[in-house]
Amino acid sequence: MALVVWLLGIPVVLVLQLLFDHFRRRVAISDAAKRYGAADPPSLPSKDPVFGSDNVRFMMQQMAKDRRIKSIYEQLHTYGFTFQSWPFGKRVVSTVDPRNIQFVFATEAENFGVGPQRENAQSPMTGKGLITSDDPMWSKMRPLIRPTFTRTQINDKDVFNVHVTRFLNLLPTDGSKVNLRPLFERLILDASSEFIFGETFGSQLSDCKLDAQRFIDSFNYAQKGVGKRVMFGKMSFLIHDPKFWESCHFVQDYTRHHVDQALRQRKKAREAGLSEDDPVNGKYILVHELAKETDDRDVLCSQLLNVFFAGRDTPAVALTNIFFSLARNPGVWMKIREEVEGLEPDDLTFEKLKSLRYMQHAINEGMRLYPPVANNSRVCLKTTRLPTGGGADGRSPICVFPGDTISMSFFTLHRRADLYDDPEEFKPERWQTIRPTWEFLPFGGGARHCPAQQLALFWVAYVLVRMALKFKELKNMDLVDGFVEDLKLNMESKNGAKVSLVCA
Ligand code: HEM
Repeated sequence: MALVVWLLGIPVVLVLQLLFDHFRRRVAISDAAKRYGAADPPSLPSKDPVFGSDNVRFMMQQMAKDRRIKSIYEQLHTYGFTFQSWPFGKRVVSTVDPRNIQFVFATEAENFGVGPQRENAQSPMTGKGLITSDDPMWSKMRPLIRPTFTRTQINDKDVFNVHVTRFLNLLPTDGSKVNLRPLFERLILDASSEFIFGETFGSQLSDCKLDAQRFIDSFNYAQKGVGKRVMFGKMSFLIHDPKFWESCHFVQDYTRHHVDQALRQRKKAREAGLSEDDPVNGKYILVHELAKETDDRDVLCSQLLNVFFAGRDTPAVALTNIFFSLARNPGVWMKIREEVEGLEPDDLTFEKLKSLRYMQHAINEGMRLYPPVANNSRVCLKTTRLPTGGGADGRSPICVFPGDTISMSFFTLHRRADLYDDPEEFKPERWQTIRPTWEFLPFGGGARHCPAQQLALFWVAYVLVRMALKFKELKNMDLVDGFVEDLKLNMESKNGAKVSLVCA
């Protein structure tokens, strides 16, 4: 009986806490506005001003209709480029003002964090680590991870080339229809697993020993579950989803197996006389770099899964979204082919790829229209003021308090008509004259920007050029012309990139 009372009491206590929090915050906001000349931004209209239940319901419906990112875009265009809402009684300030974004990511980055939002939501899948946590964990791990991305990997195109050649061999060459999405997924899974664990999962091979498809499915399912948990926040306990937990366990077991293997390899290399700083088997591998700091298997697993979480699929999503646009713009494909004509796979160094201006512009344009990380957010850790967006004229600073979420839609930012001409059009040519900074953030910005940006761009460009060299025709074969979003944590084309390819 006592247990039942106790269990029933939990939701009541939580609701009371939310109510208390909510009213305390509203009073603090109005006090602060008076004291600091700050003002609230417009509010998202709601019939339930405390818990925003109608807005939460709307958000879930949009999610179910694959319109979540589109609906945020619509709200920002209807209520202003900065507005506030109260889902589950918590304050969310949504903004696509580059000044606010720069403030959150760079100017006062120390006053904003990810931990309150990500640790609880994501740690069942990856454990705590670089991307779930703030200081002190973050500042300890970030310097350890960065050098591995900038070392030989980017120039080590031979390693990547093996995976790309396997990928190219899997593509039909007779003009029949193929969805590039699952093939990109396997290509990037193989390349990133090799880079992170030192051994590829080999998912593109017909005799793939390990259960790679089950890993992909479990990873995708768990990632989607994490997205839901981020949205529900403290209310995540309401989500009943045994498959989420099952998927998390499978992903972790699979990773442990690879960590053990990498550690054995490293031990052998040390016994053979290699020093701590020498690459193992001629390669810099993330697990070996991290193993210099700790040989605690669980810590290693969590840190690696954190990086893997961020990088296992994002380049594949970027490629799919870019090819979605290319397939609908045959003229752009022709121009890319003209630019790469005469190049040999051996020529494709990091520097060479960077010098292919038109192709780089096409990549930028693809990432502008369909950024894989379409929405990003931070939780305020210390009371401060966003520079702009408050008051009737939208120019006053906005006070934000610990626990408030700042939500930034890169998808909308990249399509602001006052920042980009004809923003809905796919026009690589626009990049000849524009150099956006805080208006273009496919890799984030400030201290936590993507440490793998150059590696990821190298991979995307390398695949694009190899395909342009091999195929003279790229045609859209999707009966649905528009972009249907599939939002896990990344935003990808739900219908993939269905194309037909004709060999040159
Ligand atoms: C085209 C591909 C990619 C895109 C568009 C992308 C995008 C991003 C973005 C927007 C962030 C910032 C997240 C935030 O501010 O909260 C980020 C962070 C991160 N990315 Fe990437 N990424 C890509 C590829 C990769 C790859 C291949 C890896 C690893 C193999 C990776 C590892 C990371 C890590 C570890 C972070 C967290 C950094 C931190 O919190 O300090 N990313 N990425």
